[in-house]
Amino acid sequence: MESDGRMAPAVESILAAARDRGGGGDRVAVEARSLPAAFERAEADGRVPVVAEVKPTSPTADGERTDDPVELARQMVDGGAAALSVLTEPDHFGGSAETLEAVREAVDVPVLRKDFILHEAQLDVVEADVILLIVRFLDEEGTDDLADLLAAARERGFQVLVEAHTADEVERAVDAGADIVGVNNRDLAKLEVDLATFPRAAAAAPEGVTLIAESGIGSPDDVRRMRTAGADALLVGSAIMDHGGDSDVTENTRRLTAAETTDADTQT
Ligand SMILES: O=C(O)c1ccccc1NCC(=O)[C@H](O)[C@H](O)COP(=O)(O)O
Repeated sequence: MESDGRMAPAVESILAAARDRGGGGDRVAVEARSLPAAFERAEADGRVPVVAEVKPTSPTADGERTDDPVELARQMVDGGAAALSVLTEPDHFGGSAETLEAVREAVDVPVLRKDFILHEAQLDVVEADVILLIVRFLDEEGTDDLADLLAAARERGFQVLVEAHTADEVERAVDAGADIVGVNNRDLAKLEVDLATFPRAAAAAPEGVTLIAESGIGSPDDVRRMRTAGADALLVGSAIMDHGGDSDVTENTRRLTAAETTDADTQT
């Protein structure tokens, strides 16, 4: 948070919209595709485990990518993505539950639902293999308790990626029962990215936790830096989506998934 405890205006707006959004209808029961198994498969055939994100736009993006998200998702898998992340937040990221449903139908890798979930009812919107819970937005007045929400998600069959930004938040995630922890290099208070965040915060995670480095990863060098710091996998949106342009999403993904098998001197 900023020194006065507030978030960046765009994030305040995202949270206000999330508070207003209701839940779904019927309780979801999902048979999830295993995320750790997908990472192991990628490692076994020499790909860096990358969760590629279908993110049409965002508060920090230079523009919007309007291509068919299902086609983009297929291209990401063709580029070696071990799993996908699909934004379902509609107001600031151009996402929808329908898009996630269509993507999950079209691919056979695990799909993460990327949204800002504050209440148990918001779990019952759409089936996904993994859902995201963000430490700094939970355990506060007007939101659910992280440990309760994590248990409620697992009861529905979801795997849970718990997102942290600091070592203290990593500890809170683990104390709440998380076994998959993401460290977001983007500070959601200021919307600034610093790749030194992951190495600093991830050091607080005990053995056995699956660690995902999130945000700001743009080059094979960045991939190697995160992996050296202990990342089991990476979550990448903007560098693959190329919001301002129309570059080849398969190639953008492959450049990162192949980062440990290509010559470090010839790729940056
Ligand atoms: O991406 C944003 O602009 C953003 C703004 C406000 C809150 C969250 C935001 N992003 C959420 C994410 O975690 C990223 O989409 C994800 O880690 C991928 O990041 P990147 O590769 O930098 O697009």
